[in-house]
Amino acid sequence: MEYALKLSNVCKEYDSSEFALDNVTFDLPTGTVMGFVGENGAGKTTTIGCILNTLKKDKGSIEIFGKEMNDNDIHIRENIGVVYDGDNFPNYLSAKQLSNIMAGIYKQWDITLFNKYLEIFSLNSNQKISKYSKGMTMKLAIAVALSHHPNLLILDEATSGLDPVMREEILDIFLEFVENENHSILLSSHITSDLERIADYITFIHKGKIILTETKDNLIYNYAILRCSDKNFLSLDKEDIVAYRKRDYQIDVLVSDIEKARRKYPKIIIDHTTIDEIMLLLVKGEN
Ligand SMILES: Nc1ncnc2c1ncn2[C@@H]1O[C@H](COP(=O)(O)OP(=O)(O)OP(=O)(O)O)[C@@H](O)[C@H]1O
Repeated sequence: MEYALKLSNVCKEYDSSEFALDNVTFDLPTGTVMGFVGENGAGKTTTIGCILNTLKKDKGSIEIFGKEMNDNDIHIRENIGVVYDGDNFPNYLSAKQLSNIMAGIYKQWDITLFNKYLEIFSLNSNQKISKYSKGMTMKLAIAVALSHHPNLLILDEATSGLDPVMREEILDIFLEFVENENHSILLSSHITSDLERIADYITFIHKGKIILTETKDNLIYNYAILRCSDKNFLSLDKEDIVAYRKRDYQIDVLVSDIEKARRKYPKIIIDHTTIDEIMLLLVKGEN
């Protein structure tokens, strides 16, 4: 299997905070979409900074398209489209001026494609970015990221601030992008319904550590929650428990094989689960 991204034991500490990335390891197979989820401050943006080399990692290796990127690897950089949650461009520019700048930066800058996205996104090319709404600036950033024909998109909260109609349109554009088998996406998001729609893999990060990386289908179809009484809970095999969380009147137990759990524990209520619920159990529960 080929990988667009391969992170092995990436560590990063900040001088001015207690936070650290702790041996972050995950792979993004080429041609797939990975959702990157975690609570606020879990380390998603820090990880993305290390991948893009805008932050210097302390340890570990990061391969992009099978190669470690260094500061002057222009070819790899041109091949990555990036969208940050926040200011992506100087806001005194208009989209048209931005396009002229991008044409000087990216060899493969495609002005026709960029103008097509401006039209799809209803963005006025002569208006200053400072006059755009948050949603409009996100759309502009997505248009720029797609218009230099990258093979990898790295999107940090790229759909936040967009209304559901526009989110759906943009998710369709992302899905169209990965129809090309050489294209891949790493998408960090708190909007897990978006990830349920487009991700092939989900990686969970918590306090700087990767706590689970799985195919989305496995999470949705095979992971499940047992709603246990204290007595039920004590009867479980420990090896079946991925994580558990005590609630007022029950203990929710996350398991990774619903069919096995149904066979082994026929008297316990078992529910299918969601990415949100899995994250709550992994983050707030015990294991
Ligand atoms: N430049 C910095 N110096 C010191 N600490 C930092 C710096 N940047 C981030 N941090 C800390 O690192 C931790 C992880 O931040 P990061 O932005 O990577 O999290 P995140 O998962 O992207 O969060 P969110 O979902 O809120 O965007 C936080 O505790 C943050 O305060």
